[in-house]
Amino acid sequence: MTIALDPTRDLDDQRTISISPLVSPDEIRRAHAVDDAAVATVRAGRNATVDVLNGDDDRLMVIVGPCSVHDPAAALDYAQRLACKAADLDDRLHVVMRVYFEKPRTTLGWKGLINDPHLDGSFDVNTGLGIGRQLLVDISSLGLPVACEFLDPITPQYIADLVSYGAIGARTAASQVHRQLSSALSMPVGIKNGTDGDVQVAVDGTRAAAASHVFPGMDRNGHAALIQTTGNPDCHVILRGGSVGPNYDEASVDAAAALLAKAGLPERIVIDASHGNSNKDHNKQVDVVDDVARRIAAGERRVVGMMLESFIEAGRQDLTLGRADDLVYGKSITDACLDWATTARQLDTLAAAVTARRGAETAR
Ligand SMILES: O=C[C@H](O)[C@H](O)COP(=O)(O)O
Ligand SMILES: C=C(OP(=O)(O)O)C(=O)O
Repeated sequence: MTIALDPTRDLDDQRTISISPLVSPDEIRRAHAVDDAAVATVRAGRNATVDVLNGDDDRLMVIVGPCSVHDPAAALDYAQRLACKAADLDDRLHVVMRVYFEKPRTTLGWKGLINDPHLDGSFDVNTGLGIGRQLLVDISSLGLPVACEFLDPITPQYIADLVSYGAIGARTAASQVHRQLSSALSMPVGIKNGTDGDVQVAVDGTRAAAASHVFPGMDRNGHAALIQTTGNPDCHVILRGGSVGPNYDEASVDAAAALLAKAGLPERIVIDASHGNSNKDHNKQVDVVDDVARRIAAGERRVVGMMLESFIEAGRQDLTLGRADDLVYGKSITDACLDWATTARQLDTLAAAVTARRGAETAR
């Protein structure tokens, strides 16, 4: 008998070490099912986000939480504090917690809880997907809506039903794959300006994601599939500063609003107080919040939301792979964060700005 040899065997998989089974979205969804409280939170969280974006709700949206989740227990501890504060300020702020599992790295580094949940380079993605989903169920069950950055185009099938706000990061704003993905997502999506400060790329992304697309993806059973989308009308720009400097000031908002108007898009903008707007110095986020709050109090309506990087402890720490036990509890292992006490004060500042704006509008 002649054995047919694969004629391309020396042309394929030359740099692949292994290909192993990935758990299906349905298996993960069944193992970490939503409860009624979580469903109600996501529904209300998405509706409120859309209303704030469209100006039908005059509250300010605040997307606040750790740069990345590395310790689900600490993230839940933070969520419990934030849920209480959010309830107190609910008449003026629509608070959504950053629960970010996927980190886009400038070069190399730990890529987040889904990619490496044991923080040791073992890349147990099948476990990471379950841990991530369960945390989203637990936080949503507290009544706190969550925000995630979507980086890998397959990941949303495992978690997107629990997400009230999606983000596309500065490093992927120009990516067609991420624009197609955004066109499919069931929640509003913020698209960041580029790391070089280019805002046009986010405006282009917002337009592209609003359109219908057809692209390869994965269905709930984990099978390769062709996906056709309606387009997402709730995408918008996030100003995060860049290598040329910050862009949270009034002139930068004017410039971004002009680009949106030229593209025929609504002038609605979220300002990220961290990243290029704080030069990654967490203390500077306070200055950004104070400045934007002052403008909101004076009547600014184009800025519909703020993003803050915040955790229990201030600053950041380095992770040594395999040494997670050495980490300080509640402190970021990616970008530096505000501590909880400062965060609570900044939320009060933003709420007071909304009160002042309402007062000024009533007086007019
Ligand atoms: O928000 C997180 C980081 O800014 C982003 O993932 C890039 O991080 P890095 O420059 O440390 O790789
Ligand atoms: C990675 C992030 O931000 P950016 O894409 O703006 O760097 C983030 O918000 O976690």
